[in-house]
Amino acid sequence: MAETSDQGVTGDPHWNLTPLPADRGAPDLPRLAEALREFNDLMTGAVAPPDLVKEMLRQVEAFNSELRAHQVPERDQIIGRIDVPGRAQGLIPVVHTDSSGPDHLHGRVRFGRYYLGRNGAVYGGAIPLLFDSLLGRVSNGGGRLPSRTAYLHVDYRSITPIGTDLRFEARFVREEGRKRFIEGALYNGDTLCAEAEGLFITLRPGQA
Ligand SMILES: CCCCCCCCCCCCCCCC(=O)SCCNC(=O)CCNC(=O)[C@H](O)C(C)(C)COP(=O)(O)OP(=O)(O)OC[C@H]1O[C@@H](n2cnc3c(N)ncnc32)[C@H](O)[C@@H]1OP(=O)(O)O
Repeated sequence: MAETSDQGVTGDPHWNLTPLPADRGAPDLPRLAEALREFNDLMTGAVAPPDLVKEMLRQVEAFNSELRAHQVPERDQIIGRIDVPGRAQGLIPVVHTDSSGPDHLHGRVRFGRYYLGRNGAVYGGAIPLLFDSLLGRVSNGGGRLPSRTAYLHVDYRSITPIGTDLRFEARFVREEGRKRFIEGALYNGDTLCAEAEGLFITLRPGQA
C-alpha cells in the first residue's frame, strides 16, 4: 500500500476505486475540509457575538441551499474516499503516517477542540471512531480482501488530551479463516491512553 501522511491511500486494487474526476472540485476539497475542521475547533471554543452568529447562520444556510442541488449517489461521492488526502472529511481527525506496511500502521494524530469531552479530555466516543478507522486500514491493507468490523473493544487507560500530538500503533495480529484480529494503541508520550482490539470479517464475494 503506497501511502504518505495525509495524501490518501493509492495502489491497492482491492479498494476498487474509480478514478477521481478532475473537474469535481477535488483539488480544493482537502483544503475545504481543513478549513471546516478549523471552523469546528474555533466554533466549539468561541462565545461568538450575536451578530456574528446571525451572519454565520445566513451564510451556512445559503451553502446548504446550493449543496442540495448537487447531491449524488454514493458511488459518485468524493468525500470520505480513501484516496483523497485526509479523506476530505471532518469526522475523523487527520492521521499522519510515520510507518506503514502490510501488517502495521504507525503514526500521529491530534484531536482538536471539537472533540472535547470535559476537562481537556477527548470525548470517549471519538476514540473508537479513530480506532475503527486505523484498525480497518490495517485489516484492509496488504492486498487483503475487503473486511468489515464485527466488534471493536476499547479500553480507556488514561485521559486522552485534546490539542496534543498523540502517537498510535495498529498491527495485524492473526487470521483464522475469515476472521482477522487487529490491535491498536494510542499514546501521549510514554503514557498509554487507550488500546483496542478489533475483529474484522472478510466479506464473501457479493457481500456488500
Ligand atoms: C465521512 C466519514 C468518512 C470516513 C472515511 C474513513 C475511511 C477509512 C477507511 C478505513 C477502513 C475503515 C473500516 C471500517 C470498517 C467498518 O466500520 S464496517 C461498519 C461497521 N460494521 C458493520 O456494519 C458490520 C455489520 N455486521 C455484518 O455485516 C456481519 O455481521 C459480518 C461482520 C459481515 C459477519 O457476518 P457474516 O459474513 O454472515 O459472517 P458470520 O458467519 O456471522 O461470522 C463469521 C465468523 O465470525 C464470527 N463473528 C462474527 N461476528 C462476531 C462478533 N461480533 N463477535 C465474535 N465473533 C463474531 C462468527 O462467529 C464466525 O465465526 P466462525 O464460526 O467462522 O468461527
